[in-house]
Amino acid sequence: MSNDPNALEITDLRAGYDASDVLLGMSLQVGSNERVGLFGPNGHGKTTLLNTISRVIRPRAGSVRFMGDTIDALAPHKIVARGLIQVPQGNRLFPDMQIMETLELAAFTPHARKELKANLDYVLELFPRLAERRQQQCKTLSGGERQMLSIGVGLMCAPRMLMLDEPTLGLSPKLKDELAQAIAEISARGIPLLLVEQDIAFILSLVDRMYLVDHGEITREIRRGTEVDHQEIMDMYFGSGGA
Ligand SMILES: Nc1ncnc2c1ncn2[C@@H]1O[C@H](COP(=O)(O)OP(=O)(O)OP(=O)(O)O)[C@@H](O)[C@H]1O
Repeated sequence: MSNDPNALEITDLRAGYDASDVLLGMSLQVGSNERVGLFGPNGHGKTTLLNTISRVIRPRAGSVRFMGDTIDALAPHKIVARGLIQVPQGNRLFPDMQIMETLELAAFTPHARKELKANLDYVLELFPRLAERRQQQCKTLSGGERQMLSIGVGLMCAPRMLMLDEPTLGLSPKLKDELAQAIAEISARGIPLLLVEQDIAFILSLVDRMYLVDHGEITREIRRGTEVDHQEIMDMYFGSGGA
């Protein structure tokens, strides 16, 4: 085991699609018990960053260390097996599958299989709405229930770290609060988090630190407790005419 204090360490990561460069050299760290946010407008590379960390996209340069080990040469399923789990944006669930089937299927690595019962109990306790609807097909779930199930799928993979891509997209304030509580509870179990969000108030309520992402680069880091000028952030990202 290494003495690396960081769960995740990214150095000068570059990636893109065909002729377009999207990540222009991103470096960041997530501590071993930390909640870190990524905030920035649409299309500036946050999802590309998570996909590159998970190796769904091959980086053009740079390096990723997870729990002290370089994971640059690993295939995506090996990264999942190590416990670095991405909960993707949007509805990536199989529409005809039931909640329980979906959760059980997610525990596909040997380690996750061993923890299946405990993790299933945890997910159903964390999200009682899922427990009440356990035989319901994914296509019939509400937006909030789908987000809960997506996080549940991530938890069934036995995560040592979670990367959540806009988990509250399109949800009502009440549902956002419910999800914030669940995410805080997951973090309190000692699981480090990298959280992508567009809702500045939501992200600031949850994270220890936040990186601002602008056109494929990290332009600033804001620590919890730092006085944040919301208008300044909005101006910087959306122009001084307002968002
Ligand atoms: N599969 C793809 N092929 C080509 N270009 C892509 C692909 N996926 C994303 N892009 C482009 O890469 C850029 C960054 O997109 P990305 O989804 O990473 O941004 P984002 O900051 O996560 O925004 P959002 O919150 O809207 O998802 C955008 O210009 C997008 O059009």
